[in-house]
Formats: sequence, C-alpha cells, structure tokens
Amino acid sequence: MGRARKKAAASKTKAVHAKKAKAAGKAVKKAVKKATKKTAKKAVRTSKKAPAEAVPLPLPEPQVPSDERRATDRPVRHATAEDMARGQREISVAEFFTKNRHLLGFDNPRKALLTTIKEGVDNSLDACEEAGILPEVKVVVAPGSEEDRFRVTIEDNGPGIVKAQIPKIFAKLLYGSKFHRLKMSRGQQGIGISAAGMYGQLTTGKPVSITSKTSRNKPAHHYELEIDTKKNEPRIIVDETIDWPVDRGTRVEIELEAKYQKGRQSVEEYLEQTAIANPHVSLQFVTPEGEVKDYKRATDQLPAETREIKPHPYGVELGVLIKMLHDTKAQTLQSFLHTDFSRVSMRVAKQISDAAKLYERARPSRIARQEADNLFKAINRTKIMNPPTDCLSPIGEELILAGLKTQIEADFYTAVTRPPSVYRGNPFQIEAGLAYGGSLQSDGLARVLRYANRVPLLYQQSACAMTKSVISTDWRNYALQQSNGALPSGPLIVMVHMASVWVPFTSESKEAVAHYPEIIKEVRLALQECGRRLAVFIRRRRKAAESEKKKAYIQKYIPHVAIALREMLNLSERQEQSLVTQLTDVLERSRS
Ligand SMILES: Nc1ncnc2c1ncn2[C@@H]1O[C@H](COP(=O)(O)OP(=O)(O)OP(=O)(O)O)[C@@H](O)[C@H]1O
Repeated sequence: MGRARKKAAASKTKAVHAKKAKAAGKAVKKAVKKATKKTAKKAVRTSKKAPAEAVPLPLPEPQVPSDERRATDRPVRHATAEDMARGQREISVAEFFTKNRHLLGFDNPRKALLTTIKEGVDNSLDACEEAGILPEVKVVVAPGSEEDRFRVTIEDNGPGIVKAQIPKIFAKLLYGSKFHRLKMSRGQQGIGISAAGMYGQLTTGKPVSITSKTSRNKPAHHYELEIDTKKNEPRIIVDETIDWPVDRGTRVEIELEAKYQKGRQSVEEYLEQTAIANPHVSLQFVTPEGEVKDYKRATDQLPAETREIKPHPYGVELGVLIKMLHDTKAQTLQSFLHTDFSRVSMRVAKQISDAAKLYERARPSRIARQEADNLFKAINRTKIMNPPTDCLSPIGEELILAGLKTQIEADFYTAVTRPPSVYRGNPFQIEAGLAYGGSLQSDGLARVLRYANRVPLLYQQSACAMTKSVISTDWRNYALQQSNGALPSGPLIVMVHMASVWVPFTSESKEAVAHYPEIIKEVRLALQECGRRLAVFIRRRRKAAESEKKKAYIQKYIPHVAIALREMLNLSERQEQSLVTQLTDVLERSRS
C-alpha cells in the first residue's frame, strides 16, 4: 500500500470514530437531560420548596446492615494511651484459670472427673505420708443432682486440717504448703484442690463441702465454701462443728459436671496405677453404679521419710539470687551462701566470695546488681558438691516388683532404681520397671506407665520426656521388635518413675515431664538395664521353646526308628520297646 493511500485510509477511520463519538455524546447528553428532568419533576412533587437544579442524581443505596455501615463509614479512631489505660486492670489468678481451665486439666467433663479425683487423692496421700500414717483413702463417685453431674467424695485417715486453714486451702488458688519448699511430694503448686472446687462451682453452682478432724478428742469442722473468683478469696457458706465418728482425717465433696467412663485414662486406670506405685496405700473406690473396688496394700512399710533441702547453688537463676540476697536473714555474704544454700561450707562460701571479688563480710542486702552478677558467675565457676539425696524417696526395686505383680499378670518382671542425679540444681532419681508376657496383649505396641513422685500421668504421653526416652531406646537390642520412632511392640508394660523435689512439668495440669537432657539420659540408662535383663529372659525362653519343638519332633520319630531297626536287625517286640525307652532316655539327657 502506498503512503498516500495509507494516509487517506487513516483519515477515513478517524472521521468514522469522530462521527460515532459525536453520536454517543449526544445520546448521553439526552439521557442525562431526560433523567434530570424526571428527577427534578419528582423532587418538585415531593418538595415544592427545593429548586429543581439543586437535586442531585440519585445514587443506589448500598445494601449493608446499619451497624456495619456505621463502622465502615466512620474513619477508624485509634485508641490513645488513655483509652487503653481505662481498660487496664489486674487479673485475679482465679479469673485467669476460669478462662484457662484446660491448663489445669479441666478441658472436658471426662478429664475433669479424673483431675478432681487425682487432686484429692494426691493430697490425701501427701498428708498421710507427711504425718507418718499408713494411708486409707476412699473415693466415691455418685450420681449428681442432674444427669451430667457427679458428686465426688474423697476421704482419708490423714492428720486433718486446722480449722482456720480450711477456707483458704479449698477456695483460694495458689495457697498451699508445698510450693515454697524443696521436698519430694505429689503436690507442688498449691492450685489443685481449689481448682477442682472452682470447676465444680462453675459448672453446677454448688459449693465445696469439707469435713476435717485433727484428733479423736476434738470435734470435726464442716465447711461449705465458694471461691470469689474476682478476688481469689474464699466465701464461707456454712461453718459448723459436727460429730464425725473417725479419729482424724479429711473428707472433701465436690459436685461437678462430669462424664464417667471406663477404659483408658479413666478413674479406674488412675487408681490401678496409683496402687502399683504406692504399694503402702489402701484404696477403695465406689463407682456410680455402687460397685465397690478394693485396691489392697502390698506392704505395711511407709515410704522412707524425706528431708526438705535448700536450693543448690547451681540451679539458682540470677533473678532468684538477687531476691535471696535481699530477703536473707544472714548478716554476711559468707553466712548467706552457707546457710541459704545446700552443700556450701564456710570454706566454699569464702572461695565463691573471693572468685566474685566481693568482701565475704559484706551485707547481702547491700550487694549491687553488677556484684550479684559477678557472684552468680563465681558460683557457677566454683566446684560444689552435688545436692544431698535424702530428700528423695524412690519406690525401690522390691516394691516396684511387688506393685507390678499385684496389678499385672505377666511371665517376667524386673525393676531398676538409678542412683540420684541432678537437673538445674534439683536432685532427682529415676526408676524403671518392666512386665512381659503372661496376660499382656502380644499384638500392638507396649504400654508405658509414667509416674512423677508416685503419681500416674495419664495424659499427654507423646509430649513427655519419659515417652521420648522409651522411644529412643533401641529395644531391638533386647530381643523385641520396634519400628523407627515408635514404642517397642509385644506383650510389654514399661513403667518409668521420676522422684524429685521439683518435677519440671510442661504445664500446670502436671501431665508431662519437660525434656531435660539429664532426665532423658537417666531414664534411658534405667531402661537399658531393664532391657538387658528382659533380653536374657526372652532368649532363654526362645531357646527352651525351640528345644521343646525339636524334642517333640524327635519323639514323634522314635517309634518309627525302633520299628525300622527291629525289621533290619530281626529284633523281638520287647527289644523294640526297650529301644524306644533307651532313645527317649538319650533325648531327655541331651536336653538337660
Ligand atoms: N486431705 C488433706 N489433708 C491435709 N492437708 C491437705 C489435704 N488436702 C490439702 N491439704 C493442704 O492444702 C494445701 C493445698 O492443696 P492443693 O491441692 O491446692 O495444692 P498442693 O497439693 O500444695 O499443690 P498442687 O497444686 O501441685 O496439687 C496442701 O499444700 C496441703 O498443705
């Protein structure tokens, strides 16, 4: 195409476009004029005063709910510090745990029932042992006032509770005798039983009922209590003196929304496992159907009494050290180190002061922040003996075996108690036990029974350091089958117990032990020792079974061999019989 032709074609297209645009423009103008006229007429009709040209074109109304419209229409006004200040206030620990009751083990009605019983029974056992009394504990789960409610009663023959203490113990969270001391006990936080009471109150509106008696000659005190969650303080509903025909003890009754179910993680499982690790305890359980189950004691021997210890310097964090320096009654740095910690002699205390470049006679409360930092570093550089271990009371190999044997029917049992060890300055001791064969299920994975200070841990198995240790032990070395990253399989129960002055739980509900490398290592060492013994048993048994099989095989052929020999050697029937006897004899002798 020539240049001139191209130009002509282009101008023709332009002209067509211009014509089209002009027509479109006219059409738009016409439409607008028409619309304006129409609206103006309408507007005049509705308001005679309004001038026609002031009426805007109507816009379609957005179909948004009115409150939403308000939020989107208005510009967002960000909060100021003053606005925030108006919303800032203290949160009581009771309010916190009301919202976060799953942290305390009250996530669902089934678990709530177990947690309530566990808190009550653990307290009863702690109190009895501390008072040197052989525990007798009765647990009753009775139907409650409504279908999904149960009334739980836990009664013990313990030392009882002083009247003035009852309201705070049962209706104030974080109140107890065990938190501030370093002594092995089941409870440690001071939340347990009051949290159970609070859950009952929240779900049924009913108060906790407590009866306690401290001596035969004194009356029993009966309280009904509620917790004021806003203040975390007790509210006394009933306070009276009653006749209770026992020498001493405590009875706690809580009505709660709950679900009673047998099987795994049930009340029965908890009581059964409690009986294994506490062979000195006599437990009775009355089910909601009225069935009575007795878990009889396997020994009259109470666990060895434990001593309370002071913190070990290696386990103390800087912040705690600063607080201790401030709170101590000691007059000098040297005596502070000697009296407020365990395993620090006056000589070691002087060594630490020197290493921190501090005067040993300096007043502890005058020690400045930087100096405390130096002291902290000096402590960790100084060689100090491991903490004492008479604060621990392991179950012991003999009693673990007794406990396992009374509750589990198996062919082989073994138990190991490791020597004490230390994590973060806290002494602890690991024990392990195995039950194998017998009535145990041979298909499927081994069952792990975890205990902390003699308390069975039924939840959060996979989050627990004990399970991790069982899985990371190579059970194939001990004649068992095991897939990678799994528990061993076979008719096996593995029991692990950690005894410590402070068990490092992963949460307040005390269900799993934290993954401290020292703990994992000790559990594995205990399991390896048990595993070696189990392997000897399994191999011996396999060998015996094999030789039994061989014997049966040979025995089957002895008469045929004798017949063949009789025919070959022309023997009499008597000689044939004698051959059978002799060959059987040889077979028996070769096996023994
Ligand atoms: N049956 C009881 N007999 C005697 N004292 C008891 C009994 N139950 C509770 N106590 C006392 O009440 C305190 C508070 O019990 P609570 O269950 O709230 O906490 P804890 O056992 O100290 O710790 P945790 O929260 O870890 O269970 C205990 O420390 C104990 O001194």
